[in-house]
Amino acid sequence: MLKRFPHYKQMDEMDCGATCLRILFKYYGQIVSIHKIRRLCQTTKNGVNLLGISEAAEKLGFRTYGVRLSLEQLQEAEMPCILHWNQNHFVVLYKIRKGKYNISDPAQGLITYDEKEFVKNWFSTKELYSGLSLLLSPAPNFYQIEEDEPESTLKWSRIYIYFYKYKRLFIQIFLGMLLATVLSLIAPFLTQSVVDIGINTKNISFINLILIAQLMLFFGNTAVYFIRSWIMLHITTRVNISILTDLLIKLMKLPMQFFDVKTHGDIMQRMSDQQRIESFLTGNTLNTLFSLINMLIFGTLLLVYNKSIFLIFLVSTTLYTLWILAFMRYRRELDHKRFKIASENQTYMVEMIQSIKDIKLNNAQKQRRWGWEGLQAKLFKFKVESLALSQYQSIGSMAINQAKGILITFISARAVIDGEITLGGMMAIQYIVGMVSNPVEYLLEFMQSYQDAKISLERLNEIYETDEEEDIQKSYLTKLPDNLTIEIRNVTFRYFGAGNDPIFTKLNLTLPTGKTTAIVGASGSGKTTILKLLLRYYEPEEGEILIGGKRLDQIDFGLWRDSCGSVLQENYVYADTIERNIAINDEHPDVDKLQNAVRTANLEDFIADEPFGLATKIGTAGKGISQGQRQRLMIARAVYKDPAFIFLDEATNSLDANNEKEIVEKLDHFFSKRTVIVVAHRLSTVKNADNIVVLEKGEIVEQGTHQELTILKGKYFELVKNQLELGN
Ligand SMILES: Nc1ncnc2c1ncn2[C@@H]1O[C@H](COP(=O)(O)OP(=O)(O)OP(=O)(O)O)[C@@H](O)[C@H]1O
Repeated sequence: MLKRFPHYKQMDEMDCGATCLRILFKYYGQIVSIHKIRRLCQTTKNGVNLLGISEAAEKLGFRTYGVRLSLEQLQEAEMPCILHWNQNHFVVLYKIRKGKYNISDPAQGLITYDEKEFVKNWFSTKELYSGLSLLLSPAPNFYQIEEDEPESTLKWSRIYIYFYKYKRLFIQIFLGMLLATVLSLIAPFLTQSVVDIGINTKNISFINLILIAQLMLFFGNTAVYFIRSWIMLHITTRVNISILTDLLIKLMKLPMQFFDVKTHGDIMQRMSDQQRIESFLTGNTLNTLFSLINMLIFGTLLLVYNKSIFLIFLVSTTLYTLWILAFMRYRRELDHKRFKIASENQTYMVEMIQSIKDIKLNNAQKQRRWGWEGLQAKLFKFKVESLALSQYQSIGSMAINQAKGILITFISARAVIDGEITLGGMMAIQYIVGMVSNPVEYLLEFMQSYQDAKISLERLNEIYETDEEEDIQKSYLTKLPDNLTIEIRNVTFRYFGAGNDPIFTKLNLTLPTGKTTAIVGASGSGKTTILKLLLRYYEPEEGEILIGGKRLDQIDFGLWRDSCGSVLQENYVYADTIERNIAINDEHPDVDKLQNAVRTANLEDFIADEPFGLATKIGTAGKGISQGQRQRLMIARAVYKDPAFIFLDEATNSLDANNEKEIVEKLDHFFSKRTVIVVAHRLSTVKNADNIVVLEKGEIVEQGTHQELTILKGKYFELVKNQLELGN
């Protein structure tokens, strides 16, 4: 039998490039995990480019060749190869025969296109008559690269653990449901006896008795149902909170870079998706279990009552199940689409709310709203597709059900006419058929919701499988070295994303303890990046950063971040009191430390003017603050921490000259015995530094004191010349 060309489904729209490579590895008989490929491809928020795929492929043992080909040239190319598709996607082309193009598309599956359709998708522009392709062939070392363990993407055990401690409650629910099942088993006999005994013998008190029994049955069932719902609410709420808490803990442990490459909407959607797992486990699993028991019991009962009706039931149920299963693949595709649109929608919404003032200011309401409406149109189209799919599904299933009902009524009515069964018997059969049909519906609902939960679990697993910034296997230093001098040695660094050039190549810099080092340079020269490397946002690609001779990557993350006070452009003001905004990780702020921080940051007047003082609410929860006040607040936050290392990135550029002068003087005192790095454009901020480092395009071009560098009349002088003339 011919082997099908491999295919994997992409996790999200950004994943197509990495998934194409995974398909190729499978084709050449190698198993490489998608996480590894993703990392090597440097997949970012915008997905991956051809260069990224090519770099990853080469690292993993392929020889690659990225070219623009015409259709004729493509016929001669080595298959399979990767094609740039519709300008926004990648697919694998694996065969061309008789004008038919066979493609393994990570978004859709194995598809065959005719030439016209193929060209429409592949050609970059109609005029060019060519498209981009990446030709790949295994290099000699391809099979020497170690195979990864087959991926264990599904980890139900991770979820079951949450339910384990509620096992006693589950046992109670189980017993209750068992009782309800046994009670409902009596119902058809009651119906039959009302007709056959009560009516036939005209015995009204017997009928009354049976009806009372039926009423009791109803009460019993309802009570079981109510209690079950309460217990379930109890379990689901707790499990939900536990799962989300753990997810938050995991998220907070992920490297900063993870948040560079994931959108808000993506993360939020993943978190809300987990509810599908929980509802599947709590609702559907139990229901299905009892449905199965019900089906067995009532199925046997039906077999006893009438064999031909049982046979009809069996055939129709099989048909019904096959019909529903046929739609599973399309449901999965739709769900991927739903996730993509929903997360885009969420990102857009969050961004719109965050930037609403800017939107108004630029009179861009219409454009932004149209953007949102465009997304809604996409959402509508998706809903139309979903509805169409579910309607197709229900037309078929309803038709099967109806046919079954009519056939069964016909056969049982004939049996009553022929005197084979009594009228009561017929009613009992109808009841039983109803009871076996319900479980079938449940079972199918179960399959669909299993599918949903499985997809959600795969998405959650992507977060769980991402390496945390701290390696738990490694032991880190939990005490800082005595000497707090920072040395940057031969550091090369580039931002994540294929095609990015290094920001630094073999950078060397010493930042002595007890001294203030200022970094100056034109915009984009890499000043902030140095601070981010020191704050461990990112790891250097090569070289090392040493703290008192110890490698920075050997120091415990918590210890390091506790030891660093930073004022960065992106620091956040929380919708909370001033006090909580200063003592951000202190449950019970220390009054003396708070006062010292307020004094150093020159915030005393600001706070004294507020009726509630330090308890005044600021940010979106209260009073708006000015940029200068915001900066002073951030300085107070850094001072309150009382850290050994201080990193200031344009920390005083919004302050007036007087305020800045006062703060700089107060900070001077605070800086003593600490390692301080200041990034600034303003001469007034840097001129008192012990060492000024001038950065140009990631290279250190000058360093020295203000006096030394001014006399030198080099780059520093050029940078601050205007400010010198102003007499700063
Ligand atoms: N997350 C990122 N991904 C890719 N490139 C980035 C990222 N952040 C910064 N860069 C690039 O790195 C270079 C250095 O940026 P950096 O922020 O360090 O400059 P800077 O000297 O602090 O500039 P400024 O004075 O304007 O703040 C810039 O070219 C910038 O475009």
